[in-house]
Amino acid sequence: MKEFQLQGLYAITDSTLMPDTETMLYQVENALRGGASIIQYRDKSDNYPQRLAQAKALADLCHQFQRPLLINDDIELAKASNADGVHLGQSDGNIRQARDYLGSAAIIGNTCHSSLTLAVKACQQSADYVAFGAFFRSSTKPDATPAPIHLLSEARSTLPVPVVAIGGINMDNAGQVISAGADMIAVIHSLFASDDICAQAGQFDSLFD
Ligand SMILES: Cc1ncc(COP(=O)(O)OP(=O)(O)O)c(N)n1
Ligand SMILES: Cc1ncsc1CCOP(=O)(O)O
Ligand SMILES: [Mg+2]
Repeated sequence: MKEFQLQGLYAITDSTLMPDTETMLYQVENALRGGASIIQYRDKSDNYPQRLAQAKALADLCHQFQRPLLINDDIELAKASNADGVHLGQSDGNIRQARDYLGSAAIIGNTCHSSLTLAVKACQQSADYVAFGAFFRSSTKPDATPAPIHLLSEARSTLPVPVVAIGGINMDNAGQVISAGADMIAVIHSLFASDDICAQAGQFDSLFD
């Protein structure tokens, strides 16, 4: 039995919007106060000491709110920082190896772009959720593979795990992906570039009531 519920607002950190550790922790705390269900630490730098320190600090913060921290791309960092799991893209490593390394309680997510075939494979390999997108134009990742919204209803009705929608999600379009079947909405820019991150997280969270 997994410890955390995989539903609601999935907030992902951004090293441009959060240029230092203090800012990152302040912004993530506001997202958690507003109701974010899951946090992902996404940092593409090669500064391992900083990545480890930030991931550990985020894990402590998330656990104060009884929320899980997932690490993007990096299973070793997930284990070293006491995070609750990892998010792997198609080129970020093998799901079964991640499961062996992190254990049965870990949350493992997988990017499936716009492919149900990849999602079925991810489930067979023990993924706890699958992510599709980008559903809308993303300023954070402009080159992300586009995905059609109808994919979400097919995914929801055929897959045994929760479904995440990502890519350019904001308050004007979040309702569309949730109505179509998304169990979680993964958001960077429209959450963390907001003037009031706590209130913005609360608005996203209220869509799941
Ligand atoms: C929840 C969630 N969904 C998708 C992604 C994208 O993962 P990936 O394709 O590996 O791309 P990067 O984020 O590593 O650039 C994600 N991180 N989180
Ligand atoms: C990591 C990622 N993968 C597909 S789109 C995306 C970025 C999502 O960020 P935003 O919510 O700012 O579009
Ligand atoms: Mg990745």
